[in-house]
Amino acid sequence: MASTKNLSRFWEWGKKIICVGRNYAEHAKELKNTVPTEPVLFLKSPTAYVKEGAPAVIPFYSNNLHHEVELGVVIGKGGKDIPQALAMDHVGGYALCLDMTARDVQDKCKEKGLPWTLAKAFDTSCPVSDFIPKDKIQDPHNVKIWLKVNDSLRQEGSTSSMIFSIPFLISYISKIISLEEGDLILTGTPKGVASVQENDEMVAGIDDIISMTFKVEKHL
Ligand SMILES: O=C([O-])CC(=O)C(=O)O
Ligand SMILES: [Mg+2]
Repeated sequence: MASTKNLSRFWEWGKKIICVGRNYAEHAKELKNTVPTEPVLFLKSPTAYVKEGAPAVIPFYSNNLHHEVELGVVIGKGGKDIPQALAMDHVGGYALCLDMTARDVQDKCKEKGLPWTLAKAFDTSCPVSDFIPKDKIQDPHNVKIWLKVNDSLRQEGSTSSMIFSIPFLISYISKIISLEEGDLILTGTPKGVASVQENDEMVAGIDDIISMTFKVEKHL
């Protein structure tokens, strides 16, 4: 069974990181984007992973690094063209994730119609928690994800506000990109994204199920 698989080192396997953008209406609106009628997808590099103990680094070409706290879904069983009704069988567990975003770079990419790779996929752009076994989160569409910077609450949102559900996303993505064991899907961020500075401390959590701490460092 997928749920009993040991995926505790999923972040070391170098598998895909597939991100969903604008999956919370309030976040789409705060950045003056329209609320999507189809999922917005982009990828992060496998070298984006960073675990607690190592810093999230501001890329040298950005002056505005934003935090985005997100629920991550770890794929336990791969597949292609996965029907929605079977999608949850492909979930091996979860992880709390930060989709660190060079917002100034993303704004320029949007203006010029260029892809978001420089804004989203750089090394250390995906801080992740320890693996959360599937049975630790009974209903992934009803947990609160939150993030504090230097003890001040910046983001707090319920996954019940996701526009596209996890089964919908797994089915949709798997029609385009085959999913493999160890792949990670970032399901989008609630409102409250904002800048972090060198030496800031980000603490994020899912209810009282898990929390994690990352320091921000400036690229030298
Ligand atoms: O950069 C953005 O606003 C899109 C995104 O990743 C999100 O909504 O989580
Ligand atoms: Mg995001």
